[in-house]
Amino acid sequence: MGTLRRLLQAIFAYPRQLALAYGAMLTVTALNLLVPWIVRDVIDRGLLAGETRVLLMSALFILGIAVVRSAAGYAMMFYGQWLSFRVAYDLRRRLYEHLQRLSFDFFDRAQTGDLMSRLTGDVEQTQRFTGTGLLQLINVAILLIGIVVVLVRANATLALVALAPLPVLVGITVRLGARLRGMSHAVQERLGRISSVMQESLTGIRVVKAFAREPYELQKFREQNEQFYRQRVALVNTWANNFSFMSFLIALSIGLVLLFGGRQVLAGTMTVGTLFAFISYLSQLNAPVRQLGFLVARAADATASAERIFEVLDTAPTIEDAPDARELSTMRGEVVFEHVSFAYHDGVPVLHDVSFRVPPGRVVGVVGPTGSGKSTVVSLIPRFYDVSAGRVLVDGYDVRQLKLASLRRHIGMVLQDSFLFSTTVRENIAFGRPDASEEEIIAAAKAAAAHDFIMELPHGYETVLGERGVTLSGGQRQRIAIARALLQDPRILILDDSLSAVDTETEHAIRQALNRLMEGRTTFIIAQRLLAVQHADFILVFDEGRLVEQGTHAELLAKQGLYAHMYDLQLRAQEEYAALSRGDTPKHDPRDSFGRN
Ligand SMILES: Nc1ncnc2c1ncn2[C@@H]1O[C@H](COP(=O)(O)OP(=O)(O)OP(=O)(O)O)[C@@H](O)[C@H]1O
Repeated sequence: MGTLRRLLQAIFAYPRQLALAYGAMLTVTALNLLVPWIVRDVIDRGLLAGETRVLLMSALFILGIAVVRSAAGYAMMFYGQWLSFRVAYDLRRRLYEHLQRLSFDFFDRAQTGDLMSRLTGDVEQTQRFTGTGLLQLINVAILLIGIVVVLVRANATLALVALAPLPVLVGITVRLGARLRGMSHAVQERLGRISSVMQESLTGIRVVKAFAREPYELQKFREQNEQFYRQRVALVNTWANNFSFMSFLIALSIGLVLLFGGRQVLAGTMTVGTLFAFISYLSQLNAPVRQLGFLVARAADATASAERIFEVLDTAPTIEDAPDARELSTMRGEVVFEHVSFAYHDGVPVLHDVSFRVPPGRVVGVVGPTGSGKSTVVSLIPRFYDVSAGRVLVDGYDVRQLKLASLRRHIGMVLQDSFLFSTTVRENIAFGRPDASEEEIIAAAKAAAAHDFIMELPHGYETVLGERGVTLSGGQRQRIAIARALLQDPRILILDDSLSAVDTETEHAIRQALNRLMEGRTTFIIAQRLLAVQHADFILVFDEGRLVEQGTHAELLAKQGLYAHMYDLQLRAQEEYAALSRGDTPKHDPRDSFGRN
């Protein structure tokens, strides 16, 4: 009921259009109720009593009714549809705006395909009902009530007979609604799953093809599609069954009226006109009542879909500005971790009691075996997630006390997998600062060693990149992402394994440029290759979520700990490679290169 109420609230946001649509509908219904009454007069007073004036007046009256009814019919259709589209527009907008506000942890769990399906399919389902569907449903209800009133007033006993099947009709409708709603919810959930399967296999199409797993992906899709089809058929079967039964109830009603009313006419206790009016009214119910099953199914679809929409809308962002959050207009770039522990939504601890301090403008290397928590550590600085315990401080402020937008404005990030938008190179670079000048964009591209290859693209900076920037190589994409981060002129620069996708020569060129650019910025460099961080001011070494060592390259080597060991392995691998390419036999047992101790 809550869902339906909220859906109605969305419609009540437009009282003028609502009044016009429902006013028009009431007019149409009232006029429809008048017609059999006029025909009754035509029969009883015109035809049977031979008054031609009644015939003429009635004809004119019915014509007048037809004119007004078509005008009202237009208003009802137009504003009904208008409400449908407007409410859908609002829901889509609210949903999308809310998705933009939701935090990383929501997207870690959500499936893109399912979200897409909520944004499109579910909004569509509610759209079909909120305007015209609901209007028709209420129309049927009013018509039913109107007919009951008119019939009871005309002939109470016959009305009782004629309307005897009515409670059954209402009972069936209510039960049908409840049943269909559950089924509709399952159908929409299934549609969400189909979208997820499709989205994932299309996004990962290169992997699918590389492993020749098309049959498996097809099978996965086929199963979901098949289930969806079956659920839909079951749903239609449920309401179509009721649909026939409702028609049967109306026919039964007409039969009863003919049987009992006919006798009353023969006995002279009722006029032919009244009998005709009775049958007319009941026939008028035929089409709407047959529609009832369909409309109730629509209502069920709509509420089930609205539930899925409200479910997202009711998810509160976990990361939001505190009410008294501070705006950080300038940043020095000091980063402090105080006893930070952290777990993702699954609750598995990923960081344990991590403490370090980076003074402004320093270059920090972050190293450690894969999965040791390096990316997680840096993701806490722009507050992608909140710590489970401890504090992350930027310029002395707990990041939870700062306005998110102002905090993130001063932080430039280049992630492992750089996402580029399917727009021009220029817009991709200027993503964080759409107002940047031509010179600034080119300067950033030059600093990221991207300018030269951009100039070789068919339209230079105006070249439109394909989806996910497929027309570029991994290294080229990475360099555009670096330019994008640099253009933001951040106080804190985070490079998460950003140089792994470029060759050594390009890496050298970028590093030279970065050396200049890193001046005055606090820079975190996450790297697999230790060579990439050996000139850092200091290096943080992580292992299994703990900060196990920190110091300069020389200090860490002297410590003979994890860092020295990792360095030794990498250097040794290089030496061996060089030796092998010279044709020497390896100095060390190559098995040493695997495993840490
Ligand atoms: N979004 C997430 N949700 C749940 N767990 C996650 C998430 N991201 C990472 N993890 C887990 O947290 C741990 C640390 O991952 P993290 O990516 O920080 O390591 P890393 O040192 O950066 O690894 P790599 O060098 O391979 O990038 C891993 O066990 C990983 O499975």
